[in-house]
Amino acid sequence: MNQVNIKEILTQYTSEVNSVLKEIMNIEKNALAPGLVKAMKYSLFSGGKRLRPILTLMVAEMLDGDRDSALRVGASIELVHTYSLIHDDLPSMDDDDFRRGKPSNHKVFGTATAILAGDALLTFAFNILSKLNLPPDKVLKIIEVISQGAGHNGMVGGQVLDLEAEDKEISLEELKKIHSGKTGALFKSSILAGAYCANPDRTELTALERYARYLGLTFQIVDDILDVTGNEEVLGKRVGRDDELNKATYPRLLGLKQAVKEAEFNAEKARDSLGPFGERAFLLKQLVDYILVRQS
Ligand SMILES: CC(C)=CCC/C(C)=C/COP(=O)(O)OP(=O)(O)O
Ligand SMILES: C=C(C)CCOP(=O)(O)OP(=O)(O)O
Repeated sequence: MNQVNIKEILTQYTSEVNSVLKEIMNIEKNALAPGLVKAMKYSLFSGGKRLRPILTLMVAEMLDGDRDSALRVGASIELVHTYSLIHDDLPSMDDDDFRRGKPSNHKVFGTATAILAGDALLTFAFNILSKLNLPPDKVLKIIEVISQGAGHNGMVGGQVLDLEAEDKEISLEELKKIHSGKTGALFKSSILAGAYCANPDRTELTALERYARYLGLTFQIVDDILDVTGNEEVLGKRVGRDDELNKATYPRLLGLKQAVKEAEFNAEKARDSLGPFGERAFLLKQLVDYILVRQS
């Protein structure tokens, strides 16, 4: 299968994820604050590659897990991810006016509503997870891996380090820590939560953790590179922002050429991690290549 086919497959998965998101977000009726629901839906349905839910689904499928549950778990993670984008764009954080090809949430609804829309998306994600049709021990495990990845030792912690590193010289090790936290941690949650929709054994979990570590890093290095070389219309967000904000990034620390090499190195490691799954990991391997050469 080549790159064209993986794109077709991703389109199919994206539309399945979007259907579940639509069903989950059918919450206008009896809404306490209709304006809040509007703000939540605005960012959630502004596009987005849905990579995290797709990962959840692919892992669950590979391990013969419960597909319907994986779709709901993935959708919950997309709510968490969307909250993080809304907050990331706030004036007190990266102060970005565009996201997913549209004005950022706070530009349309104001800062207070944007903060609250993010809060509500995060909270709602866990409400959806509490209603999963899986055995209670699996539901708890899924909640554990998602809350861990999203929280103080994961995405939120990484975001704090990212903000603290502005205008500073930091080492490659420190940068790796930032990227693994702010981006890698939720990738890991998506992958492990997909595994817990099945019955993974220790070897499989260890392999998937390694895959997640390297895939998350690859993704964020490519994101750093695209902020230098990417096209705003295709990306749906402004480029050159990292430089304006004096952000610690791979191209800034290593130069563009070496940053590309680092992305390739991590991508190779991600592919290697899938060894124990053999042919069954075909799509997860294709996804690595897609992320490595992505333009949006
Ligand atoms: C708790 C919060 C708010 C976490 C934010 C995590 C996040 C969106 C990282 C993206 O990094 P980025 O700023 O490099 O991405 P982009 O280029 O898309 O703005
Ligand atoms: C972690 C980062 C770099 C934020 C953007 O993530 P995506 O590139 O997955 O954003 P969407 O497709 O969901 O908009």
